[in-house]
Amino acid sequence: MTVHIHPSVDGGIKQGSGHFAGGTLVCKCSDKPVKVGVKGDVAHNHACGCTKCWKPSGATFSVVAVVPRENVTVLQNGDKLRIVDQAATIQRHACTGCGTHMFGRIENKGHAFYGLDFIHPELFEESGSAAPGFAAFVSSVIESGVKPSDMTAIRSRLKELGLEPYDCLSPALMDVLANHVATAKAA
Ligand SMILES: N[C@@H](CCC(=O)N[C@@H](CS)C(=O)NCC(=O)O)C(=O)O
Ligand SMILES: [Zn+2]
Ligand SMILES: [Zn+2]
Repeated sequence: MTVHIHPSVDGGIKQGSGHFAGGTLVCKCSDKPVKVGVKGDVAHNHACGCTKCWKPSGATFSVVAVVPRENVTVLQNGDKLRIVDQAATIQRHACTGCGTHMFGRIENKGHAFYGLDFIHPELFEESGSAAPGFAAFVSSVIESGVKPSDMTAIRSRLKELGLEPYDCLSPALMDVLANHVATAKAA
């Protein structure tokens, strides 16, 4: 079986330049594309198998990273953006023309990841942003229709690519979330 993870990683992980200064995210519309400016490089780039993160056509996983929210600016055709689910923790601002999620924002100031926006680096016009380093919510791809019997091959391929598979976030990020809860409880 040929395992397709995401077009940007299926040919091997392309490492970042290490000095990406930022760029412009562009949606898939041929007419009046939405453009979003991002200052600086991305962090915690990873493949996500959850049903909520945007994936390009045919992809099993999303590739998603974070940047400080103050580094994100809508540059063009922002009138086409709508929030996919107002009730979600991550409010994903999607293009109503093509469906591409341009950025996801956490508005809950009490959340551990408040202050970070979620973006899809493949939408950068420029190359060189930091590469994905792990795979999150891997088991969740079953919720999108992947057969449970394909999971062994999918996890093997992720490992081969250097994207260690986890069924929630990476241990480092889970520790950040748990410590945030512990600190809030102690206060
Ligand atoms: N199994 C669920 C997992 C969804 C989930 O928890 N996604 C994570 C990773 S993106 C999250 O933090 N979601 C918050 C949100 O979507 O607002 C699914 O696939 O829909
Ligand atoms: Zn669009
Ligand atoms: Zn996700």
